Formats: sequence, structure tokens, C-alpha cells
Amino acid sequence: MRAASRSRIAIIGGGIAGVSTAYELSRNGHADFVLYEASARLGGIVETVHQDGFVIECGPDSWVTEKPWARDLALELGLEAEILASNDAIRRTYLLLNGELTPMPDSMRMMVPTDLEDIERSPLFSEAAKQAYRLEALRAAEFKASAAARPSLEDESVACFVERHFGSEVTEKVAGPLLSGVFGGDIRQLSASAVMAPFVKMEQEYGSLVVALQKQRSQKRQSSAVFTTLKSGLQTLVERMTAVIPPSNLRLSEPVSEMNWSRGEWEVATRSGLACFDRVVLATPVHISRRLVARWNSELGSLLDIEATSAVVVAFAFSPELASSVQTPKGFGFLVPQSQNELIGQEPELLAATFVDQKFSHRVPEGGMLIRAFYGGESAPKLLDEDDSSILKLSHRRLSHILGELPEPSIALVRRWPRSLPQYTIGHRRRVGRIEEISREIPGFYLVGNAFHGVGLPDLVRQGRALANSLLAS
Ligand SMILES: Cc1c2[nH]c(c1CCC(=O)O)Cc1[nH]c(c(CCC(=O)O)c1C)Cc1[nH]c(c(CCC(=O)O)c1C)Cc1[nH]c(c(C)c1CCC(=O)O)C2
Repeated sequence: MRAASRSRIAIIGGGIAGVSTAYELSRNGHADFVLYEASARLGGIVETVHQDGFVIECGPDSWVTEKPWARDLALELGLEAEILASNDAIRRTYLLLNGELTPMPDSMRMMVPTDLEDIERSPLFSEAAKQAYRLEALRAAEFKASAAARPSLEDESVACFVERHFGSEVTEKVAGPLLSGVFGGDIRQLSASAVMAPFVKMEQEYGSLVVALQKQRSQKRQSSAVFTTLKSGLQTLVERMTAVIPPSNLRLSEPVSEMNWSRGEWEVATRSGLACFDRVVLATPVHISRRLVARWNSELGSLLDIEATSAVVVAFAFSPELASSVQTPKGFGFLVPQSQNELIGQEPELLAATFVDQKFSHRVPEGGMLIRAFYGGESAPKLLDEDDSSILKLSHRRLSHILGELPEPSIALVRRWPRSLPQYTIGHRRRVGRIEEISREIPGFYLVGNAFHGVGLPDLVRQGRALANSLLAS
């Protein structure tokens, strides 16, 4: 069967990367494309639920302010009045240590302090860890020399990198949980050059990370909030982009089962048959991309064998009447070091939780409270097949144990995001380099998504739009 009409570009996958690509094509007047999405909605893991005055994010709750591309997009879409900074005046992140929420020192950027005095006062660290922080600045020349001696593509794990600078206690207590709060994975496997490139660069330039941050701080005295979101939720960003895409270009609930290069064009198979295209943009989760590619390019298929962890997000909303009996400490939330998991035994252990009503304004009715809890890493797979009520029960019990007895929430919801967060393991950048080399040799074939150059919203918006522009240019 051959489709009668012929369209130029197929975009497979309607998550944030695919939608950004389609949006950018449409915005530039290029309507000759089709966007295929397996599920019934666009946006992938970006989903906002509005109920009883609560704005509940089911996936990401914000983007990292430092990365400008999501904000630029929001401005372009006329969403300026919607842009909302996190409440950084009360920004504080806790670590769960021996059952207690212990605050991280306020001046930390990831595991690096901008103010060493803060470390001295912190109950978080032993005397040995404090000493390691003090010494790091004095070892600048040593770090710089070893960075210079390393071949540029040589990689090491995040754990090795942090341990060289600050020792094992800081690595386990702080770097582990913080990176789990971004990459959901094991810092002994994660690649330093891929997931903490700015710090690797600081080492090359200054040797000491403490010195580097102090220099940067004195150079740019900007104090913008760490996180940014939209008042009505991140789904608005997807909806506004979608509004620019002609509805006739969208194929929802239409998973692509196969794609093949045949007689000078791409054949894309779905339940409604075959359609032909000059070019195909594969914007699917990496395990899907791998499956679609492996049949006709086994080398690329193997390179796309990138593991991705699953996440389970649980939200508990408490109406103002209920919230008066809930106590959360001042701050954005807490992270649970992996080492704490072993204490719990069989029960899937939390990765983190956010106190949403404190992190952002406009999320709850006056006096209400909203807590989001995350399972990931080793724990999420155990929960993917459990029903909502047992996940809710388990989470309620665990949060009550940490925060004090919680009342039954007014709203409770669960979202499962299987294999949603690719792991950038040691050698990631070299692997991606090879993937791109091979892809360039395949006519009209393009890969985009969170498995390659960044996992957050801004990076995906940037890459989707850049890809669209290079398609338009060629
Ligand atoms: C558990 C988890 C979270 N967030 C995430 C996970 C991983 C698990 C998964 O999704 O599968 C994922 C995440 N977190 C962050 C990103 C964006 C990364 C990027 O754009 O580069 C991504 C993709 C920013 C962040 N997320 C976090 C940081 C560290 C911020 C800091 O330095 O304090 C960053 C940059 C910390 C974080 N992250 C989380 C909490 C509860 C906290 C601490 C409290 C809070 O702010 O809510 C939740």
C-alpha cells in the first residue's frame, strides 16, 4: 500500500523534543510534515492537572533558569506574564540522614560551597569532610595539572571526579543525592563530562572548584532564582506550541511500528498504513528509537542501547483545612541518599520529595499544601506494576514517617514514567559522537531527544528548534 499524498518530513514522537521541532517548522511556514504520537496527547512527560485551585505537575515542575531556551520560547509565545521564578528567598534543600531532615548549607551549588564558612557551621559534615573542603582550594595547581594531562575524550565517573576533589563523605552524602535529583542514577556509573560539564571545565580552568565558584561569584553578581516555571503549569508551553501547528499535521494515538529506507524514500508504517517521506526525525524515547533503527542498522541499534531509569511521581494535595495539621520544614524539599535505602530493606525507597507550595507561588489555594514524592533508580521498577492505591498507601506511610503523621489528602495522584530518564554513563559523549557520525551517513535521518545532549526542558526545546532550522536550511 502506498499513500497517495507525499509529505516531506515525518516527526516521530510528540514529547517536548518532537513538538518543539514541529512548532519551529510551522512557525517558519513549513507545513509539509506529519507528527506521529503513540499516545492520545502531546507533551510526553509534561502534564499539568488543575483541580480545586491546585496546579499539580505530573512530570517536571520547572526548568533550570540558567538555561535560557525554555524562557525564550515562553516569551516568544506571549507567556511573559506567566513566567514564575522559584521562591529562592526560602530555597533550602534537606538530606534525609538517619531519619532526620538535615539542611544542606545554603550557599552550595551542587556539592561545591560558594562560602566555606557555611560548611564550617553545618551539622551535615564530619571534621574530616570539612577539612577536605578547606584543602580543595589549596590543591588548585595539582588539579589543574592533572586535568591538563588528561586526553580530552577520557572520561571518569561523577563519583571519581567528586571524590578526587572532596573525598568520599561529600561524594556519598551530597553528590549522590543531588545528582539523583537530576539524573536519577548511580554516580559510580554516570559520566562526569556528560552530566557535570561546567564543573569539569572549572577544573581545567581553575583546578579548584571552590576557587572557581568564588571567582565566578565575584564576576557576575546575579542572583536569579534556580528554577523557573509557568503560573498555569508547564503544559501551557506545550499547548501554546501545539496551537501553532496545523491540526491536520498531527497523528495522535498513532504509534509507528516500522520505518524503512526504500527506493530513495522513508516508509513509515502505522496502523493506518504506509506513508512516505524524504526525511524522518526520530524524537521517541531512546528504547523506541533503538527498536525502530535496529532492524536496518545494527551498529546504530547497539549504540542506542542506552539505559533509562523509570520514575514514579506521587502528589498529595491538602486543602487549607487539612494543611493546618501538616508540618513541613522551610524549604523546597529533600533528597534521600542511596545509602539510606539499605536501612529500609524491602520497601521501595523514596528518591526525593518537593514541598511545592513553598518552592512556587500560585500552586495551591491560600493556605493549602502540596507535596510531590519521587521514586526512581532501583525503586521505580518495583512500583510500575503496582496499582495506584498501594503506591499511595506506601508513599503516605513513608512521608508520614519522615514529616510526622499526615492527614488523608484532598487530592492524590500517581504517574508512572517508565524508562523516561536516560543514563549518561562513562564514555557518553564519545558514544553520542559515534551515533551522530553514523546518523549523518544515513540519508534524511535525524535523531533528537533526551538521550543525547541534556535531559531537561530547555535542552530539548533548544535541540528540537535547532533541528527544525537545519531541516529548513537544507
Ligand atoms: C527525583 C528527581 C527530581 N527531579 C528530577 C529527579 C530525577 C528522577 C526522575 O525524574 O526520574 C529530574 C530533574 N531535576 C532537574 C532536572 C533538569 C536538568 C537540566 O535541565 O539540566 C531534571 C531532569 C533539576 C534539578 N533538580 C534538583 C537540582 C539541584 C538544585 C540545587 O542545587 O539545590 C536541579 C538542578 C534537585 C531536586 N530534584 C528533585 C527534588 C525533590 C530536588 C530538591 C528539592 C527541589 O528543588 O524540589 C526531584
